Amino acid sequence: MHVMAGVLLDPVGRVLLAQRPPGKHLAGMWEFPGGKLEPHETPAAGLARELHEELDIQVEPAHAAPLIQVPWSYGEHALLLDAWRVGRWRGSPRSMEGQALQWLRLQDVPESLLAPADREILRALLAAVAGQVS
Ligand SMILES: Nc1nc2c([nH]c(=O)n2[C@@H]2O[C@H](COP(=O)(O)OP(=O)(O)OP(=O)(O)O)[C@@H](O)[C@H]2O)c(=O)[nH]1
Repeated sequence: MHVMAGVLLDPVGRVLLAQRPPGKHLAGMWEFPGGKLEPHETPAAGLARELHEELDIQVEPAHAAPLIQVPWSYGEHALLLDAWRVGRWRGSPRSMEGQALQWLRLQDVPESLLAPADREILRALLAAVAGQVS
């Protein structure tokens, strides 16, 4: 299973997180918005589709870039979590599927809040942002 995850950073360095709904796998944990890639869909197109469905925003493929791929296994269910950084979008993210959303300063995101596979994304992101500043 190939799962796209969008990393949206706002101009003041906050990242957008979505909470997994009750009754689903990893309910209550926070994740990067996204979802499963459909067959024959490119990663950039799947990411844009998921972000439109979940957040009602428009993302042009040129404004998204791969950040890290995390192969992960939750027991029997294995996935490739494909995180892309989204540099620009149209519209204001709002919850379209009932998920709670929050913007948190990147440095303030507790790893324990995140779905386990997402902790590697957070580390990659912190390293990338530190590299840009230095
Ligand atoms: N969207 C998303 N899914 C993630 C992240 N991290 C992570 O482990 N996952 C896992 O990836 C799998 C697919 O997520 P999903 O959002 O498409 O699917 P879902 O469980 O909501 O199911 P459904 O959309 O078929 O109802 C889930 O097992 C989810 O826990 C993440 O940052 N974003």
